[in-house]
Amino acid sequence: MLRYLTSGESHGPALVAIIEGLPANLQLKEEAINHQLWRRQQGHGRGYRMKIETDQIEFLSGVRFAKTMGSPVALAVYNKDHKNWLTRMAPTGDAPEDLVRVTKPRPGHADLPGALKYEFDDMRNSLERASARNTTTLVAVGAVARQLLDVFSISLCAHIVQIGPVKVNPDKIAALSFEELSARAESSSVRCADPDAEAKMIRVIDQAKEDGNTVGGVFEIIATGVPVGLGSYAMPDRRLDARLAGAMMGIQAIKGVEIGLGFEAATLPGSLVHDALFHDPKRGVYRQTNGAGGIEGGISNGEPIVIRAAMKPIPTLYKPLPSFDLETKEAYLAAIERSDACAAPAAAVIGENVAAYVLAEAFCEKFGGDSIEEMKRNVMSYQARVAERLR
Ligand SMILES: Cc1cc2nc3c(=O)[nH]c(=O)nc-3n(C[C@H](O)[C@H](O)[C@H](O)COP(=O)(O)O)c2cc1C
Ligand SMILES: C=C(O[C@@H]1CC(C(=O)O)=C[C@@H](OP(=O)(O)O)[C@H]1O)C(=O)O
Repeated sequence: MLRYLTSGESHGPALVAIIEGLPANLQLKEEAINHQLWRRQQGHGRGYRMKIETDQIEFLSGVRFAKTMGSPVALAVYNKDHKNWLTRMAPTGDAPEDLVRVTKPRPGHADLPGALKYEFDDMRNSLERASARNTTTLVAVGAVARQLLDVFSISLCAHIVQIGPVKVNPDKIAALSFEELSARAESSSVRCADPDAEAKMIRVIDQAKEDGNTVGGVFEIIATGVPVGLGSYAMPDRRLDARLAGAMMGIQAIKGVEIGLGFEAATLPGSLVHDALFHDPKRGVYRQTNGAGGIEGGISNGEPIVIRAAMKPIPTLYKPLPSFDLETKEAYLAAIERSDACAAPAAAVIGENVAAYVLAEAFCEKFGGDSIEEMKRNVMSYQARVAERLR
């Protein structure tokens, strides 16, 4: 069983993660993990914090000569910004007398519900962990997981399909191969593979910034090479679609998830939603469409997995919304923290790595194995049986 835990505050000393259940002898390349962390830091609309940080992992345990040992893998990412918060975010000692507390909650952030739930009089205690800063370790964990997926030729890419009201032209996207889509998204400052929409998206983000406002967006993740059989209908919490959707909703500011046709499926007749099955002596069994987004009955069906997630606009507004002071109950404008204007391109990278983790977890369940060699043998015999049945 693959599992992980993360810990760390936005302006604390470090972010850490422990991953347990990886097979032994899996090659883990530090630079591949750092590359995913770099991707997460990109995107038009990100704020000043991204100029301060250059996220890099340090392996602490569980890896020897760049290979897993079957023991828990621990890693850390140090916050460069912590040096500017030494007194305000000191893990030990007393709070300084002149500490400025956060008492004017930002609508849409965790400030108020967090302070009420945990009985804080300084909302910094809520926002520090609620902050999407800790998606750094989510991505690091996903980047470790995708090195397992790499061994079995499972690839993922994420691209932006909407920023604010601007949407990509779906026909243009459908005309691209997985490789073309991935390459175009990678070279776009908003991760958008449709150049016309990209230009408009950049303008929408700049306008929001100029207005002291923020914008959200929608990203799509595609995973190819996923074998048939991950997940199960046996119990709701084993369904691959439920697990992917839950994982996406686990990312800060994600408010909606679709698999395959998603909400559109509710508007179309069954004949246009479900993917007909054909057989050809050369190709075996095949489909011509993928409305199911690669999952039927909570089980991967061998087609590319397609997930879309909607991100709300960032809650911190430089032109803040009305709020109040939790101590005095007087009306005030919400607190302003240094902030991003749009982080949907970054959220796309986070989603991609989080999806990689979920797929790796389901993969480990299906194929087991204490070593990567044992897992390869299990995969080979299973794949041979599946191919035989579809021939
Ligand atoms: C990559 C990323 C960057 C974010 N940056 C900010 C930010 O700079 N300022 C902010 O107020 N919220 C930001 N958010 C959103 C908040 O973290 C999120 O809205 C908050 O934790 C409340 O959680 P909820 O939106 O899921 O209810 C960001 C989210 C993501 C995924
Ligand atoms: C630090 C990151 O994102 C942060 C997420 C975030 C929030 O409230 O979620 C607030 C901002 O942090 P700061 O107040 O330090 O500028 C973002 O920059 C990051 O993604 O690495």
